[in-house]
Amino acid sequence: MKDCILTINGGSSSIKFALYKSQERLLHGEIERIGIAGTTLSWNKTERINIAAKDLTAAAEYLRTWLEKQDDFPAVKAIGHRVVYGLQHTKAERITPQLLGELKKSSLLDPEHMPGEIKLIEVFMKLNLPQIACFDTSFHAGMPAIAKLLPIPKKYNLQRYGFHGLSYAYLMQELDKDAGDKTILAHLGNGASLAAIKEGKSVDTTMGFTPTSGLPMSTRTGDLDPGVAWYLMNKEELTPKQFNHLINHESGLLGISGISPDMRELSKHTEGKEAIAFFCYQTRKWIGAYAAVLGGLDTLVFAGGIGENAAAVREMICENLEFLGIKLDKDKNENNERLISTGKTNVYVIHTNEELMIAKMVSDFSFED
Ligand SMILES: Nc1ncnc2c1ncn2[C@@H]1O[C@H](COP(=O)(O)OP(=O)(O)O)[C@@H](O)[C@H]1O
Ligand SMILES: CC(=O)OP(=O)(O)O
Ligand SMILES: [Mg+2]
Repeated sequence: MKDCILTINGGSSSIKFALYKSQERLLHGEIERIGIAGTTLSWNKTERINIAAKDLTAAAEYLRTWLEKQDDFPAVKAIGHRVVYGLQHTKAERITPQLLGELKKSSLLDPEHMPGEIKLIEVFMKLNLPQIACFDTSFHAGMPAIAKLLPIPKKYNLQRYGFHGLSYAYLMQELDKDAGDKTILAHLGNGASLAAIKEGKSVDTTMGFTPTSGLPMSTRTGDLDPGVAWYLMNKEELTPKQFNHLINHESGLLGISGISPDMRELSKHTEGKEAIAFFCYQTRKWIGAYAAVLGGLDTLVFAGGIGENAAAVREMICENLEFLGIKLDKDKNENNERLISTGKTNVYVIHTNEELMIAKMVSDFSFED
């Protein structure tokens, strides 16, 4: 009986995958360092092999062939893909040639995620299984009109969308009754964003038209004075492509420190201090801004690779936030416990699970045809 769902979460240099039977995860893993030396495939946290994959297509093809050899693979009935940019789509959708064509047209909007995600859909199409697109943007589709505005002439027809929606949907589900009416979710990973949640619904989020905006990230700038674009394009004669590379791959924690995009590395070096301090300062500023949007704060959640593991970063972010009722318990914070606060505002650490959210979304479809 075919009763398993394969989930694919493609990033710019990694592909995360998992195989679910109902809520049970049978297999999970990741291909990392795609396109650079030392590409590896690891699974179930115990196994790791080196593989040859010069680009994302080669890595995806390797993964498809490898998955086909796994014991549980014949039970796969459908594949769910994380798709970062969903434009006006408000829920997960079956991938048809028409939807794929639409996604291809939106590639230019997010050159960091969309071309890779489209390639993954195409490579896995060869398995002849139904494929479902699960959009990061859907979670924010109901944001108030004012939070979707971009302050440029209306004729360009651009708006803010917001991302990390699969992670946020999982966190809200996991919080369940612990979520207060006024909640801030902080997804702090390679990409980082905050969402302001009022009575269970997203009312604002720091990423906007692209996932480059909002908080500073591993290699992305986050919000940047727009005048910098004009100045650098003239002074350094940067092309649009070079500028896009600068703001997405050379900036953020890597740009400020000059040594690494990874919080773990930065915390070992004195040159990393300024970048960490900037990341925490900006995150604290946005928490203050969203408390103003929400009219107070009941719940703050940390998630993502940084949010789940870096106690010192959480502590630094929460400095000076006593006025919002935020007070961390030092031991609980250092042990990455679920509830890490003692003040009136509850602060949680929750391991996010975008893959489980994708599997759940796919399981809502019927595949009779
Ligand atoms: N133990 C840790 N301490 C501090 N930072 C960590 C730790 N583990 C992971 N990270 C940070 O998390 C980031 C990856 O987060 P993750 O959510 O897995 O990203 P993504 O899914 O976007 O690839 C790394 O770049 C690193 O900065
Ligand atoms: C939307 C986004 O930035 O995703 P990631 O953090 O996986 O790059
Ligand atoms: Mg991620």
